Amino acid sequence: MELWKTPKLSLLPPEPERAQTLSEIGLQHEISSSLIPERNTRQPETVKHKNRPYKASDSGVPVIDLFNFDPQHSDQLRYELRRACKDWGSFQIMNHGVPKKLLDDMRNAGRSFFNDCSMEEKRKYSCDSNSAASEGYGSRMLVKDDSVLDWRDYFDHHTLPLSRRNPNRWPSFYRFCLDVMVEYSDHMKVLALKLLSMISEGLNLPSSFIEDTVGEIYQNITISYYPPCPQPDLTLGLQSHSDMGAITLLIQDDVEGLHVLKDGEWVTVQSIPDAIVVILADQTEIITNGHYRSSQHRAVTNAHQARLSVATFHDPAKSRKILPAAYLTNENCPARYREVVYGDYVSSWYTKGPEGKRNIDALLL
Ligand SMILES: O=C(O)CCC(=O)C(=O)O
Ligand SMILES: [Fe+2]
Repeated sequence: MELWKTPKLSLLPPEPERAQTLSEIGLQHEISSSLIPERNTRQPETVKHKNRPYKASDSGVPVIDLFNFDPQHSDQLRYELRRACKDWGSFQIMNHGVPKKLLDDMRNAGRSFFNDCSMEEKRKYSCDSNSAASEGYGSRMLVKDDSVLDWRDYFDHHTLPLSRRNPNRWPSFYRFCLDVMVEYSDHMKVLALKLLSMISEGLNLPSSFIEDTVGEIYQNITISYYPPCPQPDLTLGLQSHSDMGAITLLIQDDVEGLHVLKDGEWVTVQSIPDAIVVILADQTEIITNGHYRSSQHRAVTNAHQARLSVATFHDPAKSRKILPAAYLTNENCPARYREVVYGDYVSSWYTKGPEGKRNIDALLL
């Protein structure tokens, strides 16, 4: 019996686009096949392809101690960041200066939205599904109709610049913990800029080089919720992609599921409670002329536990022109990417879909 193809209306999900609803319906039925809709089904090779778990040895995603940016450790730090940016494009940081309690408060705010609010309440915050990156509660990253759907729901908050921030669009219980969102946004911006400055220095660029090229920071905070999936081998929580902006700072809970691609293999990012995962995004790859690569990553699901992550994206303004640093190009090492207006990059990303690094690859000269 195939749950998702039977005409029995009582079994059909009332709102098929919400992963959480699909999860609740699918897990209620002990049926051996087709527990998830075709729209969410991927080829098994896509899901499991060359996956290997993290190893405690040096072959895992680097974990870098920032020593709270103590100047005594600056040289060592620049070196470690440079290595991680070149070899991986993603890494975890410890002793970053963001209080552990704030990270927990943020995770709890996310959990209370997805676990404690009824679907009816959640739907009051639904984003506009016809517009890319619209603020609020949603499920699909793409506006396209024919793409395979991710097994993920999310809440996207527009947090910076302040002119975009409208807490009235955020869940009403945030009124009581609005300061958590605000404090988190501030901490993440400060941390992102400190990292961008050390990352610039690692390439002998002036420390404010990437920040100056990116200009005013546009920050979004997206809480992703991946409900348990009855057939995790046939879905992805989030398809393979690289982030489109400059730098992403991500926290996850104790359920692992984030994979980064390294030398053709998917490597699980180990869950470390007070670590922050740093993911270099496409504009940083362009600005550094490919010296630092944006990290290709994806999220997988599992059959038993919901997973929550909070990603804070730091992007240029849509009107900003992004191009490889003149410091890093010369006759022997010409620019590898075409100049792009960031808004055009975003439109193309949403129109074509991410699929690995196809959007940045389209700019290669
Ligand atoms: O949930 C995760 O771990 C990944 C989220 C992510 O990559 C994104 O939102 O762009
Ligand atoms: Fe991402």
